[in-house]
This record gives sequence, structure tokens and C-alpha cells, in this order.
Amino acid sequence: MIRMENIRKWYNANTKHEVRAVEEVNLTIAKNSFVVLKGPSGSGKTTLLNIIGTLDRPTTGKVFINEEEITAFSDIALSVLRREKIGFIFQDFMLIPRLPSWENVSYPLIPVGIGTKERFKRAKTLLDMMDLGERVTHTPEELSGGQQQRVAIARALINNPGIIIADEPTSNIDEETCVKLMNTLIELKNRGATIVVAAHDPRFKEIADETFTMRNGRLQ
Ligand SMILES: Nc1ncnc2c1ncn2[C@@H]1O[C@H](COP(=O)(O)OP(=O)(O)OP(=O)(O)O)[C@@H](O)[C@H]1O
Repeated sequence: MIRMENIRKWYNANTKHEVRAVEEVNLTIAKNSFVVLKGPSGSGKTTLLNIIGTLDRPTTGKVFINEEEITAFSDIALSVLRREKIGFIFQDFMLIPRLPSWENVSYPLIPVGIGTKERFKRAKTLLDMMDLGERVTHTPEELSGGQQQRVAIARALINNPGIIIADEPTSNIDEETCVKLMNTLIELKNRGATIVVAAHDPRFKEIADETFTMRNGRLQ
């Protein structure tokens, strides 16, 4: 379970660039549920996802994952948590240029100390699953946008995460990849993962257990 208590995120607090991106958010996401965040551009969805995914800290408030207060964790403890428990799918893929697909996918396994042969094997299995078995040694610039997105999805799954966070995952991909992504997320949920997606695509509402709407940094 993920629980957020009185979350506030102010960027550049007390400067002339201060942005009150998230205000007084209280949110509970049940374990093994599929949750969608929607809301207009700039309403704070990415900010909230980054806080849930421990990529950023709230200005005030507490976040709990399975009753552990992760906002009290050190940066090192948070990076271990991210590595072991959380998979990210970003809007703009965030692949590393010049690294072949299999290395992009298996990159999160390097700090875990898994050897090259095993990393290749695991990456290949996921790339096969994403219909990219023929693109294992291609670099991101040699792939189409949809193929890059599928590499990014494979990377998000490499550590078999209990929590999957996706920020507008369908905004840069074609229809076919989009349906595939949705089916993959449903399958991961059925296998026990908790899924949190920020998305405008109305189809997510149909597959989600719960949809939350953000407006001006607040949950409605
Ligand atoms: N690093 C940052 N520094 C300062 N302000 C930021 C930063 N990141 C986001 N913001 C501001 O915080 C507000 C919320 O942004 P956020 O990206 O969370 O919205 P969003 O709902 O995800 O938008 P979109 O749907 O356009 O991606 C916006 O006003 C944005 O300009």
C-alpha cells in the first residue's frame, strides 16, 4: 500500500519562481490496484508521481510504502528502494543513447551485481515479450518512437517491481503499441503489481480500479 499524508510540493520555495505544484494531497493506493491520475497540464500529476516514486521529496508531508515512512529514508536507502521495488515508464523514454537495447533494459541490474551474461538473458526475454527480439543490439536512435517506448517498458520490468509508475506512457506511441502497453500493465497488475499512471487517454479510466483528478495541485 502507498499512503500520502498532507503532501505539499513547492518548487523554488520563497523565491520569485516559487510554484506551489502540489497542495495538501492525501491519497491511499491499495496494494495490487491500478490507479490513474488525470487532470489538466500543469496540475501536478508528474510532481506527485515523482514523489510516489521517490525521485523527489515533498516540501512537507509524509509518504508511506507498506507502512514504512519512506520520506524518512536517506537518499541511499531511497535509491535501493527504487532499484528493488519500483519500475518507471517515462513519457520521453529516457533511454541512454548509444547503448544497445539489451543494455538499456538491463542497466538497473548493474548495481545489483548481476553479470553480463545473465543481464543479457533477462533483457532478451523481456525484449522478446515486447516483440523486439530482432532489435536487441540496436541503439535507441536506430529505433522508432514506439520501439523505444517498448524498450523503456522492458527496462521498467527488469527488476520485477512491485510498483510500476508510468507518466503519460501512451503520448508518444502508435495505437498498436498503446494497446500492447495497456495489456501489459493489466497483466502486471494480475501478477500482483501496483500500477500508478498519469494519463489523459480516457481508455485508462476503463481499465483502472480508481481514477483521481488533480486540479491546481489538489486532488478533487
Ligand atoms: N522542477 C521544477 N521547477 C519549478 N517548477 C516546476 C518544476 N517541475 C514542475 N514545475 C511546475 O509545477 C507545476 C506542476 O507541474 P507537473 O509537471 O507536475 O504537472 P503535470 O500535471 O504533470 O503537467 P503535464 O500534464 O503538462 O505533464 C507546473 O506549474 C510546473 O510549471
